[in-house]
Amino acid sequence: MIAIEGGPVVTAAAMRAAEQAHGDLTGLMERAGRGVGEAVRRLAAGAEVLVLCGPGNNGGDGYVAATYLRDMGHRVRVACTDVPRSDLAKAAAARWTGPVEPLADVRSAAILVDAVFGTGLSRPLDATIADPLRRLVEAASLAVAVDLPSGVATDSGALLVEDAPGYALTLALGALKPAHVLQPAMRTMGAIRLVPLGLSAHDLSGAVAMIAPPRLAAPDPDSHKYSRGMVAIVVGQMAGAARLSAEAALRSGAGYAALYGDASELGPAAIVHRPLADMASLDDPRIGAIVIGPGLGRDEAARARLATLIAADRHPLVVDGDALHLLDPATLPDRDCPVILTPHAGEFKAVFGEGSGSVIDRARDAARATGAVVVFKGATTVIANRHRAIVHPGGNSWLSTAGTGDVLTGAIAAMLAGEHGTPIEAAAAGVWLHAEAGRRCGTSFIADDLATALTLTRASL
Ligand SMILES: NC(=O)C1=CN([C@@H]2O[C@H](COP(=O)(O)OP(=O)(O)OC[C@H]3O[C@@H](n4cnc5c(N)ncnc54)[C@H](O)[C@@H]3O)[C@@H](O)[C@H]2O)[C@@H](O)CC1
Ligand SMILES: Nc1ncnc2c1ncn2[C@@H]1O[C@H](COP(=O)(O)OP(=O)(O)O)[C@@H](O)[C@H]1O
Ligand SMILES: [K+]
Repeated sequence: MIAIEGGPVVTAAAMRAAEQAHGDLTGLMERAGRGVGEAVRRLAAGAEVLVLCGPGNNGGDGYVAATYLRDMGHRVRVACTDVPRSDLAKAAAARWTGPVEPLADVRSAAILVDAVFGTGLSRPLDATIADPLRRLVEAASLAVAVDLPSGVATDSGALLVEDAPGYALTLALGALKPAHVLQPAMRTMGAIRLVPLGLSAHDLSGAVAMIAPPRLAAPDPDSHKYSRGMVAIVVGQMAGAARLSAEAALRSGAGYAALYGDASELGPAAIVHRPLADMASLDDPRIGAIVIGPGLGRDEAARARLATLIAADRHPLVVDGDALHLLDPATLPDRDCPVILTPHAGEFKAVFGEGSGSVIDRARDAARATGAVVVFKGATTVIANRHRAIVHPGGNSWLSTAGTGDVLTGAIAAMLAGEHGTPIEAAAAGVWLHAEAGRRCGTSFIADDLATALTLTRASL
């Protein structure tokens, strides 16, 4: 079992292709089953294990794991939902010489290993499987899912079972799948760990990866406030939102944050206040990123300001909040300067419509259509450009409080203005800092606390 930061996130079809490219399918199942067996043996501490096996290769992994546990002298029973149907599963089942109980009335055990369905689940579970599975998972003191909890759709993260039970541990085989990073599937999985199978990084190198902590250097010895990144924020109707973005930008490492417009003088004294007589005041060549949207309002003045910034194409832009409702996405592909869009689900729908597929698919489609970096915020946040996507699986649901999106916008703008990597890398760095600050804040914090926490979060890197 190893950690999963930065690793690929691979669809069921891509996983099958990587498995075929590897060639030694029996060897892969052996590693998978043994990896599960080793993990379960450590955690079971001698308690009886019940392995539930399905008809496909997920079931095959279960038979291998059960055989390994038995060979290690562990108490283990096997129950099945169906006879093995794939050749690999038949071969694995043939090596399990103990009894195989039918699922319906099998006695529960302290340790439950669910090897019923993995990436091959193709339809909702019948009650004949779902009911005993739920009973056995709930009766166990530790339930472990092999690859995925049975009942989870691999590529969408949807639940194909009612009242899905919760597992303590999910052992992803070979690579993470989308369901390991998407809700609602993720909330049923408990801790998620990877069992490496030796598949080549090349075969797995899909376009989607888990986020990893950014590498952010301290300012150069000869740095000055402008070289650290100057962030300009356009103020609209709700100045508090813009102030949160400005403070977050400074605490994420920007050297200078200026509010353009009437924001009153509240907030940290370090924030510079400038009038916004006309948009020409935003022509300052030292500006590294302009934020427009937090608290902007949706009136004609706001619309005109956004249109002017997009048409000017003078600075990298971070477009959030109200500005997303005013944005014509067709104006984006022609720009030279990078644009980062940070919609939550409602804003995403307003700009791009419903879309189809998972949030990963939808973010990628939006990025392809606009050429912008799209940060699709939510419980899972997806950062996508035309070529790839980075996924942050969330963590602290206390982030669901007003103003935390404004803080994120400021953090991303600081990374963009400070030139911390390419625009997608800068956006991912901002998402990581924001989520880590949220983790540090704990419970029932407010957006101001989150902005404050960015200083120590940045210091932790
Ligand atoms: N991709 C890889 O690199 C590896 C995959 N392995 C395992 O193989 C699994 C995928 O195996 P399979 O493709 O055989 O798929 P599964 O074992 O997940 O399930 C497929 C079987 O279940 C049946 N089925 C699907 N949905 C059903 C439903 N709702 N009710 C009843 N029956 C249903 C199908 O008809 C088929 O027989 C992975 O999750 C993983 O556990 C490992 O053995 C080793 C390596
Ligand atoms: N349930 C949740 N779990 C994890 N993160 C969340 C959750 N809900 C919201 N967030 C995060 O909090 C932020 C909220 O942003 P947004 O909806 O724009 O709020 P606001 O407009 O009030 O600033 C986003 O970064 C989002 O990813
Ligand atoms: K499973």
